[in-house]
Amino acid sequence: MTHSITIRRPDDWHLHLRDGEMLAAVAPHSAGFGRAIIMPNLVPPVVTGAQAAAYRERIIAALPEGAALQPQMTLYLTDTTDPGDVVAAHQSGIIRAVKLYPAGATTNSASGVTDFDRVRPVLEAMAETGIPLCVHGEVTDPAVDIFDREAVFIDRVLDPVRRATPGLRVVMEHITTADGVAYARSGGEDLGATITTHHLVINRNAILAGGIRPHYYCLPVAKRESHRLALREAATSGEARFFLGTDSAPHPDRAKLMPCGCAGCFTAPNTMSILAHVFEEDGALDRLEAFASLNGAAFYGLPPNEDRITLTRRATPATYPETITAGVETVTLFDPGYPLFWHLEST
Ligand SMILES: NC(=O)N[C@@H](CC(=O)O)C(=O)O
Ligand SMILES: [Zn+2]
Ligand SMILES: [Zn+2]
Repeated sequence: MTHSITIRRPDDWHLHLRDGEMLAAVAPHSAGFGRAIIMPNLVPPVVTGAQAAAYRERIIAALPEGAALQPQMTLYLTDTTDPGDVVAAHQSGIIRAVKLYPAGATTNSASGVTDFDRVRPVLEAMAETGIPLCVHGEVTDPAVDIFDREAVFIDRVLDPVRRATPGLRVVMEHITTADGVAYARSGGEDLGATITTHHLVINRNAILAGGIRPHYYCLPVAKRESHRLALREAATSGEARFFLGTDSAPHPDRAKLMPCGCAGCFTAPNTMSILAHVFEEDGALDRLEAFASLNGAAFYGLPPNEDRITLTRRATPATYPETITAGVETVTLFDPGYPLFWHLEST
């Protein structure tokens, strides 16, 4: 049976577009989103307003004519970030948010924060001026099991930082646990959480059972099934604090398929088809718009997009390429493991 839904144009509140040939290859796949928060973990990272403005220009140059996407830039918080620079970049409209990576937590996070006391003045300035802090919430303590790093981060870092900085607006990025869902629910309007497409689909078995599958390896790593179900419940609840951040994170296959492969799933091309599948499965198609198009904008104090997209469920699956090319590299798309009958109509 053919069945269609029309929703406001979605936004992606957590996106990696990279740079150079990779940017050119992947940017068109996010062009149909309205706004996207662009992650600053380039090499070297985007740490100044001038770098963010220049990166924004490179992104716009990589987008096709007529693309809907309006890149929302972020600065990468380091131990030496100057509060004045952050506030100035925000007031001049160059940046939308600041990104916190604990040093060493994930891909290209070596320049991240090593000592939370050092960034206290920046966080205080952000609380005063209402600049959101986007947080990669995992501890890096090697003594903590990788599957516990998000829950431990909430107790050891996130909750103390939020208590010490009243008014700081925080987005818990790419939550992967029931603990993350519960903590997000414990906050007020100053606390939001993004959920990725892939964490709604896979649990840790996808990575490890029956052979190791590097294309399902991302950070935070997918957890056990009970956590995936908690994420599904949160995303499909319609609650304002939960919104889409795909964390589409392309890497060359060469860099993923090696003894020490890197973390990240590339979901930009098929995200909306997958989300429609997921929300339909959970009887929540009527809440897809809240998750993908309304809640994030409201958190960031922006109006929802005025235009709309249509997804149609057809008898034959939508076809997506297995890989795309970026210069001489290939990048493999995230495979949900089932056919996708929801087609995103071209607009
Ligand atoms: N999610 C990932 O597994 N990787 C991201 C970094 C990040 O968002 O942590 C990347 O930049 O590749
Ligand atoms: Zn991250
Ligand atoms: Zn990310």
